Amino acid sequence: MSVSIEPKTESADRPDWEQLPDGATSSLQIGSVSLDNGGQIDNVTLAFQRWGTLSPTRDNVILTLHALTGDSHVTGPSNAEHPSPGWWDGLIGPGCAIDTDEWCVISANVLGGCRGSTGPASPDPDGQPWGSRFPQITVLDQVRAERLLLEHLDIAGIGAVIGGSMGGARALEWAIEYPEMVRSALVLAVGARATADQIGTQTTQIAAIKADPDWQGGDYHGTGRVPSTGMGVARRIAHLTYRGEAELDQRFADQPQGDEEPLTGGRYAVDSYLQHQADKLIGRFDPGSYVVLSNVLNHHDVGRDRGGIEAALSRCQVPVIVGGIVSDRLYPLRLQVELAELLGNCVGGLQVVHSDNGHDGFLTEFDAISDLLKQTVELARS
Ligand SMILES: CC(=O)SCCNC(=O)CCNC(=O)[C@H](O)C(C)(C)COP(=O)(O)OP(=O)(O)OC[C@H]1O[C@@H](n2cnc3c(N)ncnc32)[C@H](O)[C@@H]1OP(=O)(O)O
Ligand SMILES: N[C@@H](CCO)C(=O)O
Repeated sequence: MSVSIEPKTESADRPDWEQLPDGATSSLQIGSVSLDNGGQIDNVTLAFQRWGTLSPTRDNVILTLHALTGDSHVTGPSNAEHPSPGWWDGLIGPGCAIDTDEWCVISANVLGGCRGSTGPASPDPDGQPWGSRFPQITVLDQVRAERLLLEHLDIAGIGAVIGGSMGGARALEWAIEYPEMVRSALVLAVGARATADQIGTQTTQIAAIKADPDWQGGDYHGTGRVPSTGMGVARRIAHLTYRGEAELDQRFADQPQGDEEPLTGGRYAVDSYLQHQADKLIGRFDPGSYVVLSNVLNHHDVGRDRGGIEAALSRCQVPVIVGGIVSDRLYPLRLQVELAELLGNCVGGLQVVHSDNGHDGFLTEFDAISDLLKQTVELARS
């Protein structure tokens, strides 16, 4: 079910997102979002989902923040609108780690995304696809949009902001920029700023997309040609950074795919695996969004305009749970060690998730993530 909600008015017949069934998708126009680059985007829409009931004081909200290619569907089975189950399915719901009998969970598709929120594939205020004219945004710009969404939903207080990877970057920016609204945060598998290694691999992924002749300078929407081949190459590079090196070798080693023979043109099993991951992304994601959001990650730096990372983190007094994955080669543990040491109120020190799955451990390690979520909502109660 998808319901379009107009900006908040006094009209009695305004559709009421609070009354929709759990997990129904809504979309809301939140107005203009100011950007770090000095510009602004007008007529911004964010798509979002809600589970659970708002308390009378409207402050039992848990804001879940998805990663690079995720969307608002954080929990629940696949359905017509969401071809995959939620990315933290089973962790959020009645009786779950985040118990929706107690908490009201809100999850929005990010600014710059392609799953219902304003991004390069959506129409600009004149009705033409944004394409190459979509401005470069930052993590903080995305958080500004999320804050506007909550303002339009009449929510002044948040129990917890939670997320991993790009979602973790937004949880961190939320805690630093809007501490008066946030009672706790879970910051997972991220750092205080992008590293040279991350910028290096992500700009290479962007170069692969832009090298595809179907990219057409970024203005391919509506032409019938989509730079899917380039995005597939980008995803193959990205997926390698998301998994553990030892894990991949244990799973695939130098084995051929099935009865194919690599010496005579056949594929290796790991090649086939990466092609599968690329094909899945091609089926569900817009290359323009992939470029914009990859650059969002490149520009991540909580020290920007705040006197540096140390000053920004130490000023933050929101209770924060910091988690990292031992085999994460994209956001290695040293980045979360830094967060845990510098944040003004990191609770319990760095929590290490033991997993062979690399960065994707924040999606695959159900029990460990469940434990971190429970700790975070406990902080939200106090
Ligand atoms: C928070 C968010 O942002 S959500 C976005 C998360 N989703 C994604 O990023 C989609 C990309 N996928 C992933 O990142 C991971 O698959 C995860 C994290 C979702 C799941 O991880 P795992 O359960 O460990 O999956 P794994 O890496 O083993 O991949 C399994 C897939 O590879 C396929 N596969 C395995 N070996 C091969 C092979 N040799 N050849 C082809 N395909 C293969 C499996 O059939 C399976 O396919 P399916 O997902 O279509 O069912
Ligand atoms: N699998 C995740 C990894 C990035 O954190 C995604 O695609 O969003």
